[in-house]
Amino acid sequence: MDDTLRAAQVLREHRESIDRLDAILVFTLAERFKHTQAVGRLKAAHGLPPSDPTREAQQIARLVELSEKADLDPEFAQKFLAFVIQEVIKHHERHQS
Ligand SMILES: C=C(O[C@@H]1C=C(C(=O)O)C=C[C@H]1O)C(=O)O
Repeated sequence: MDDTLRAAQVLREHRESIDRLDAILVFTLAERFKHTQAVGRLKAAHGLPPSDPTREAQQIARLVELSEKADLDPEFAQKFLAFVIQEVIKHHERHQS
């Protein structure tokens, strides 16, 4: 097999793995949002505020530690979590209105 054909095969294999991992991300996020929506309903029913900065600080500290172990840029992981949490808080605010 020549170099170009071999490269095309390696590229296809990487892309197949990327597609499977993207599917895992989507299903994982969907599952996470199911739980956060339930938390939002619980908070609304008990008059609790949408955001919990203490919990968020704990999650960030944990995520930085996990990212370092996983060889993932901790700054990226933090930005990603902050983006997700921002969306969750919007959902919680909707539950309260
Ligand atoms: C889900 C919660 O509500 C908010 C969203 C969080 C999250 O998405 O992880 C964490 C803390 C809260 O600001 C919670 O309080 O646990």
